[in-house]
Amino acid sequence: MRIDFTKMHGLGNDFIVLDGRVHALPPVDAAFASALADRHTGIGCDQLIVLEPSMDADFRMRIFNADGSEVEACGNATRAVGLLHGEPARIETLGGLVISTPTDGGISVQMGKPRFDWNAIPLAYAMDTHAMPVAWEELVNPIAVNVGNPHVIFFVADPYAIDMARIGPMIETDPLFPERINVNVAGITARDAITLRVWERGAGLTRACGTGACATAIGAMKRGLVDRRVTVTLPGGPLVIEWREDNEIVMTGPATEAFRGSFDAADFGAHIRIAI
Ligand SMILES: N[C@@H](CCC[C@H](N)C(=O)O)C(=O)O
Repeated sequence: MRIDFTKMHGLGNDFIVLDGRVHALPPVDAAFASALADRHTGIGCDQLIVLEPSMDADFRMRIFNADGSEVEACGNATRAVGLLHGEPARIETLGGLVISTPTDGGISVQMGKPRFDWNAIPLAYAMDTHAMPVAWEELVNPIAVNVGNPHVIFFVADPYAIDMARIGPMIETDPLFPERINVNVAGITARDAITLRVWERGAGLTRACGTGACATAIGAMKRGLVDRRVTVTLPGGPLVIEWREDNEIVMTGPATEAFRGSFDAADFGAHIRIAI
């Protein structure tokens, strides 16, 4: 069974997109997703994105991290599939409904409303998520925000001075976070500017994380460090994040189609049922 794919990225956070709205796909499970995502033996990506028909929206977007885990939200992939769709789209995700709109600056996405309760992050036990009384080495007193998926944010003087490859996985897998966590280290450079690096749950250090930019901007706004519209600059480039008066988060930035191709599903261990 041959499967068409589109390779896309948002600021270098890269995706394999499979469009199940137009082609039959084999069942996508963790093993198939991680085999495709492998950069040595697969096609390679940070996230596998699967589009399916939806009863409640224009289509459904499923998101698999490179380790195969299926998750609730992906900001950069939402812009990428928004570009692919070519017109405004209401997109169903495990994290809720998101709305993408093509704009002059790329694609704008209404990402939903942030959540701050400890059990909505989720954390393992009750805690003030605005200034968490926890530390991992020099990373102290983070804020936790759920923007469809879970994030913890540390404000530091220089995000590039943090050894994320070492400390990121320690925090990601700490028992405080029963569903693991995306780890953000951010520096405030002006009332409207943040520098950010993200260790992504299930994918590691990526060039950009859209939900990380949203969660970090909201965390900084909640602490009064920045205004309600801010540019978040990641290693792959900038995103503009706005926290509207109606509590909706809006992310705007570019998306890119890199190339199209096809592969044989059996090469990646897809379990294809043959009807007889
Ligand atoms: N790269 C994404 C986030 C992908 C999911 C994340 N790793 C998670 O496990 O929640 C983005 O652009 O938001």
